[in-house]
Amino acid sequence: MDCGPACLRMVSKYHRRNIKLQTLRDLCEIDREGVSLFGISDAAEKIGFRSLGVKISASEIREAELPCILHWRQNHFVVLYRIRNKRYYIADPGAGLIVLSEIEFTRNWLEMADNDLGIALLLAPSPQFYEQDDEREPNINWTFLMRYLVSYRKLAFQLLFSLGIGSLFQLITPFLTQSIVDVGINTRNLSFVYIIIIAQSALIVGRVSLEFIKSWILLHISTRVNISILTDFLIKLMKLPISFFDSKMTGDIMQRMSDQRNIEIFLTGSTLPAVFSMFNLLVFSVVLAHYNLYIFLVFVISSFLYIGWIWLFLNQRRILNYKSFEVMSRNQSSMVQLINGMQEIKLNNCEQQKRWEWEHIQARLFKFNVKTLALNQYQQGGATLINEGKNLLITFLSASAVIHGNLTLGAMVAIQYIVGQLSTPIEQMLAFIQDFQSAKISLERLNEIHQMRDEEPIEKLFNHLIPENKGISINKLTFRYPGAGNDPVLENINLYIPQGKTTAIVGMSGSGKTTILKLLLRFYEPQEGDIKVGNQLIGNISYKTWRNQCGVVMQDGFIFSDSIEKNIAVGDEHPDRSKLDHAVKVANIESFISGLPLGFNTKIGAEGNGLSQGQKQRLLIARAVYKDPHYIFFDEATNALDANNEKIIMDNLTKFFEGRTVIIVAHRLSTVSNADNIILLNNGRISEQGTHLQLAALKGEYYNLVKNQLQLDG
Ligand SMILES: Nc1ncnc2c1ncn2[C@@H]1O[C@H](COP(=O)(O)OP(=O)(O)OP(=O)(O)O)[C@@H](O)[C@H]1O
Repeated sequence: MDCGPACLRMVSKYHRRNIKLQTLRDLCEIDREGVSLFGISDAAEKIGFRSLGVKISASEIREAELPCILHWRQNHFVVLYRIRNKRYYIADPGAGLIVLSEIEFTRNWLEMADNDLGIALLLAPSPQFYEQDDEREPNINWTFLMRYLVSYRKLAFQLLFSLGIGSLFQLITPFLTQSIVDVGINTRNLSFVYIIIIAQSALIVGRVSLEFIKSWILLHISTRVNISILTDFLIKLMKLPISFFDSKMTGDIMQRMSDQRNIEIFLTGSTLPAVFSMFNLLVFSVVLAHYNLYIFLVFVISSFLYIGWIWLFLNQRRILNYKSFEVMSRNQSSMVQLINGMQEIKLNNCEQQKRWEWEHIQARLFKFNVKTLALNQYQQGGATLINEGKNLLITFLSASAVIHGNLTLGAMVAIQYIVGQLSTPIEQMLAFIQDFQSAKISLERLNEIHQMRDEEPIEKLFNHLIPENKGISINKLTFRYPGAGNDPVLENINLYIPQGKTTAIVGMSGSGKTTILKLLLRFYEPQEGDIKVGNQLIGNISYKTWRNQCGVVMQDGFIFSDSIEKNIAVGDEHPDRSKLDHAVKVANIESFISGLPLGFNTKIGAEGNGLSQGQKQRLLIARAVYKDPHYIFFDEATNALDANNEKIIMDNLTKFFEGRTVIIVAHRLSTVSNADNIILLNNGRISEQGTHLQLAALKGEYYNLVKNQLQLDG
């Protein structure tokens, strides 16, 4: 999803400028579908590139100025940075640097292309490109992550202590073994052997107990670190603007959250044991060197070979990690969709199609698993060969040393033991390297979120008071949804919403009514024009302060899986009973609640399951009333209610609305006819405004829009 901005960042880096990924992301205007070539070209021009989007053939691309951005396999962007001897050098944001033959290159670039022409974005830096300063990424780095461990330093010390004692026990064992052979067997002293066996048994018991304690301490640390990382991630998510949730897929966010386990595994499962592996490795190596220098050398060389072998696979692992993340997040999204959309799937008889789509993703996942297994097998196979070869060589060397009288038999047994013991720390070190790599990638993914701008950044000063004059004025406002190429949804809107009055917005479906509400609720920032409360720009008021004063019922209002009381008094730790009673009375849901066996404490199913649409709407209205705000925003808040219920609620609300500034979006005449001012939106522009009587008398668009309802009303 971020491949476009990432490509632009790489091209900028090639021309020696560092621009933050987040800046480029904002400039590219990524939406739910990702980024378009038009979006990248727009962003490129804004940072000072001259850009040219072209459709060219594979032979023409050789003449182009490099690096350039290519539309890859019709669903991705990559950078082509060099062509030499018919080899094409590609920087792929998902797969790293790759070199392709001409056939592979054209197959990927021209996949499903018309007339063998591929899409490329040619970029050349203008002088303006070099005039701007570099931006540095404020990264969450390893030092930052280590702070998670620092909070548990007492437990970490206990862990280190138990690991230390464990190492000591391990260190004593070879000497005991040697003494059994050299002293016990040579002098035929069975009592001595008994004593040593008892000592060894005690050591074993000690080690097993230490393992127990170690596991418990690790569980405590890792659970807490895990919760801390996730909590910080959630805190960050909650600080992001609402518009972020428009562009990120649920699967992506969920995958990032489960992916962070890699960091926790690395911090707790790998780092501390790795410290001891190093320690064990050092101590045992010294002991080994003390027994025999040649054997020690063989051990060192083979260990380096072993580590080098594993290192060879790291890049491949990284590429697989990126690809599998993408497929896994798609898998998560598809699972969520399947479960949430089951009703529609069944009603439309498309179970098979949807299952096939899911199976297709599983097939891709399987492909990745096959690749990962193959990679592991190559890695493991080579590693075992090196390891076993080393063991055989050491056995041979020590046996011949015993034969030549340079080593006692007991020392040979001890060496075998040490070599066996040494394989554990080496494997732990390797696990450490691999875990480090996975954690680094996960950290980058977390960083992508942590680097995003907060809705309310601390460095910006916001007003925490709503002005005395609470009227809202919208001036020359033009807005289009993020996503390059999107047309404006609202154009040149000038509107005054007076304090203490009710303003209704009507218009055809898709004319931009909800968008106005969303702008007033500050889901998005307008591209042109401004919104003021009194004489203050709405953007300067703290989001929290503003939303505290807004009671909202949106079309897709959310019901939590919780009690009715908690659903009405959301965010209130100790709901006020008299306010609750008043809210349910206004929303005319009183009799429904009192008819339930548990009344206010009745639990509602997930997302309001078990409630009718009308009951859900009434619950949402009660929520807005309970909040007792100055501003009320209703978007089709009563459209699911029967006429009777609607009339009662509208009568109640009319009283509740007194003195408040109300904005209602509705189609029904009964809801809007009493408004002080009615705004008619047509295709993102205001075409008529006035009271119901004025507009009806005009016999214009408003009249046509509500004609049927007017006739019914007589
Ligand atoms: N998140 C979004 N991204 C891109 N376009 C959007 C988004 N949300 C809405 N739109 C588009 O903006 C236009 C106005 O939508 P809006 O929801 O404001 O209309 P509306 O007048 O409230 O319609 P309705 O009466 O059907 O609710 C529509 O053309 C819609 O497709």
